[in-house]
Amino acid sequence: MADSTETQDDALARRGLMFILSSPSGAGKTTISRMLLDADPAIKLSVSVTTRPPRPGEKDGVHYYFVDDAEFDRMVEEDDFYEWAHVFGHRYGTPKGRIRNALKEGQDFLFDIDWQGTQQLYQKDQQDVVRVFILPPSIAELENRLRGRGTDSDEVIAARMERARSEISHWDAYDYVVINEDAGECFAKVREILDAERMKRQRQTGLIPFVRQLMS
Ligand SMILES: Nc1ncnc2c1ncn2[C@@H]1O[C@H](COP(=O)(O)OP(=O)(O)OP(=O)(O)O)[C@@H](O)[C@H]1O
Ligand SMILES: Nc1nc2c(ncn2[C@@H]2O[C@H](COP(=O)(O)O)[C@@H](O)[C@H]2O)c(=O)[nH]1
Repeated sequence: MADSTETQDDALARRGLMFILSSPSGAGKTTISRMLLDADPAIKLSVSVTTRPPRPGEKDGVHYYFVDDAEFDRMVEEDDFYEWAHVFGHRYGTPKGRIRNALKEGQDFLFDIDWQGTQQLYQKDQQDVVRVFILPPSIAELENRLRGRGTDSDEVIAARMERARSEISHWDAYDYVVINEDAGECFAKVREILDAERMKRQRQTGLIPFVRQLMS
């Protein structure tokens, strides 16, 4: 530490990150998100709002805020969303909540959103956004995972498989791409990306006075 006026805590102060995980449905981004949230209490999930009905086991306010069309319309009219999009016949959106202020205070957020939402967030806030795309090891394995999850009808699975290739075509709009063959390995890579992004010099604004003191 340089001296007592600039503490190490001050030096480590930085803006929060908007850490986005996207993938075709079934590739495993929710699985990886949960591993990350369990392992790293410093990052919080941005809980989306959706008009999709809950799957078995999904809890309102934890996995999503489940709302009807009228409530979603009201939120759009009142400009309550950072971004929103139509996905698989339903609407999904990121509520503004207290994200903007929390980012200023250094809180990191994890977003499990699609490429449309990613584009919108990136246009609004390039400096804080980190975009990670997760690929399945193969199309056959993607279908196995959707079936194995046991949460969707054959019709829903068919619709998601039909969209998979067009979702994958957006991979080049991401900063990082990770193949999720083994979930533990994929998680480890995603965690390395998060750790490295946190240390980027441009984000570590708290370091400026600290380094000045070291050099004085
Ligand atoms: N590396 C892996 N190997 C085998 N199965 C996996 C792996 N990763 C995830 N799965 C399983 O695949 C299924 C789909 O994973 P998950 O729900 O995380 O996908 P998703 O990308 O979030 O899908 P959606 O966009 O539909 O929410 C789950 O049953 C999950 O347990
Ligand atoms: N643009 C947004 N996309 C979102 C949001 N929340 C979730 N999603 C994406 O929707 C699909 C389907 O999700 P599922 O839970 O029904 O399987 C998936 O790609 C999610 O990433 C959001 O707020 N905005």
